[in-house]
Amino acid sequence: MTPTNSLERSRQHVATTWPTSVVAVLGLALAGVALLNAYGSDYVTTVAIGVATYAVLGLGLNVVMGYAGLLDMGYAAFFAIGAYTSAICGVHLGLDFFVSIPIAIAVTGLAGVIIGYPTLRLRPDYLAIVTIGFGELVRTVANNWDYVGASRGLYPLPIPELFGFTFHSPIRQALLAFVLLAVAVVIVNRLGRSHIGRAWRAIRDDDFVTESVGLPTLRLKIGAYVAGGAVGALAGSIFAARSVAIDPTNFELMLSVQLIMVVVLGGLGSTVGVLGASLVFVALPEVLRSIQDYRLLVFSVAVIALIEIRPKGLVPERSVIPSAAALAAARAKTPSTPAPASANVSASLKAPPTAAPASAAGTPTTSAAGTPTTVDEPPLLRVTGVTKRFAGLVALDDVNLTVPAGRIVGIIGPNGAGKSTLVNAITGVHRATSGRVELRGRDVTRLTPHRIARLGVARSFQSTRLIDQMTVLDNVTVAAYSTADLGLRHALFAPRQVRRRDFAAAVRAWHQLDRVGLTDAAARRPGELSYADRRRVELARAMIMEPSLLILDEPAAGMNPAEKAELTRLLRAVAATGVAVLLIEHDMPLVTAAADEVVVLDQGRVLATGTPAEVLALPEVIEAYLGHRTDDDEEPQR
Ligand SMILES: Nc1ncnc2c1ncn2[C@@H]1O[C@H](COP(=O)(O)OP(=O)(O)OP(=O)(O)O)[C@@H](O)[C@H]1O
Repeated sequence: MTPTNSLERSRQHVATTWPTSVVAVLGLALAGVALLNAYGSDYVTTVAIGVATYAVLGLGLNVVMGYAGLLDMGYAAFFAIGAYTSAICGVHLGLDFFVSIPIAIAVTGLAGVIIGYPTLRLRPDYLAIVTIGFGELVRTVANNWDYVGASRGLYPLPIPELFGFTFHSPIRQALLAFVLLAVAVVIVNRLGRSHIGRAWRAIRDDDFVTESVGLPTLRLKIGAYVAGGAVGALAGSIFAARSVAIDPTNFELMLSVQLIMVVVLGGLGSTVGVLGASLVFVALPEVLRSIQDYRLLVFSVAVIALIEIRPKGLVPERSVIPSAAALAAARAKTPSTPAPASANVSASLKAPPTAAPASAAGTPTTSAAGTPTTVDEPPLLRVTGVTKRFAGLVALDDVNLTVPAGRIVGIIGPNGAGKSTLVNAITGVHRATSGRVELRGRDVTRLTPHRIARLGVARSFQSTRLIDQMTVLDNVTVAAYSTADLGLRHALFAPRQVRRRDFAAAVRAWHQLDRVGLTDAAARRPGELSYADRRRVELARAMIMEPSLLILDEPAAGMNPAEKAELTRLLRAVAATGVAVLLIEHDMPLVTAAADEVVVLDQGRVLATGTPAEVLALPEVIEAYLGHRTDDDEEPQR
């Protein structure tokens, strides 16, 4: 069996435990209504509608907060906009309830874009404050706007009707609420299980890394905010459908706080958890009505007990990747793994668009394939006169550098020389104060990190940055999405296609892990790996992006000599496919063995450029760099 088949099987096994099929979820909802009809009183049915409304709200907030990690303290605003829009459609415009639902969703989505675009760039604490303001703003507008009845509220709301079937009784309203809850479950699960859901989780856990692997984090955050808001609008419509009147007291700040508790206590990102927590939050106080005086006390104790007993939530989020056992089984069933790391590099790294490497100096050169090439094509990377100042400190001072395709250029220099700042200026993390960075002649100086990544620049970090909440396999898989279509439409309406593509991404990640010898660790968390292995995962993550420029910041740190030799072979093999490599390294033997050219930085300036042998023989380099050795460095280098 090929790795593809075994992985796909293990993923399908996991998939069966997650209900995204409309029929299955709708069936469960209808069964619930049938039970209520058979055994529930009007009172119980009304409580059940409250649970369903809360659950839809919780599911919507789960997209925003559970999936994407955005602390929205004013989520009740979406509920209010949805409910008021639905009510206005019925009371003032005479529109049918079922026509009002898409209008409510559209209006709420628009509000989400308008509020989300400027605010989702903010730090999480500021985001919390702004969203509180948004929630209060919506409530205050409703409280003072005569058109919606101001503080008196809007009434009487028409009873929904569909082809003559009126939703006037509690059980019929329960039918409507449960069906809409089923719709929300399907939407939220499909989003959560798609590549977008995984990208959201990556943002939640480390948005800096997510951006650096080519995912448009701002757009994805806005997507989560709007999608979550739209689900909140659905809850608003349910609320309007079962109410005689709505007024601003229905949408107070406390509701937003309670919903956050539902999502956190249910289990961030967990659909089943949110459903369970909604039941606890709405039904438990009703059950405790008989002990009126102690009701809140008992409820509070129950909530504290829940936090103590299940700190990750009632039903913690389940991984939607193969389990460790499934992966191990997949590996065991794979009779022949692909060829060892260094041998199959060229199979999956695409050749860069430039047919052959151009020389840094502009003179004729020889491509990795040995074909002579001419000078006119721009080098893959050209850094011209880049200066970066941090307040009064000049971290980079008029740096010039070129890296042709298929070449490995090493950057060396003492601590504080500006090496990492240079990487950050090239990758868009820091904007150069002056100067220009070009990729194949295109000016990328002012582009965001994800755009630069999408142009074929992959990097590793000086201190490894992996997403510890995700498995090793998922850490690599996420970077494969840098070339994926991240529109919501596919995730919602073509779940099978999305799943197939996801299988393909996971299999590519599997192969990349094989290249660095880490398939055994695929289902483990990065925190369980050695430092050297974490570096390898970063390398696999960079390579799955099929870069044309690979930037590695001290990739050999923590590796033993054999691992360094393997890394050198891997880098040479990668460069042989036409990839330009920028190698920041303190390890001189490795730089000497791997690099075609070395650039020495000192105090932000280029001190020398040449072959490793030339550069390391220069007295000023020995003085500036080797003279400043730290205890961490290698033995004295020649
Ligand atoms: N975000 C920042 N704000 C202020 N100063 C910074 C920032 N980043 C780097 N610097 C400063 O810029 C200078 C260059 O730092 P940089 O990290 O680029 O050096 P380096 O060559 O990578 O050093 P090392 O080998 O120790 O990582 C240092 O003086 C550092 O303190």
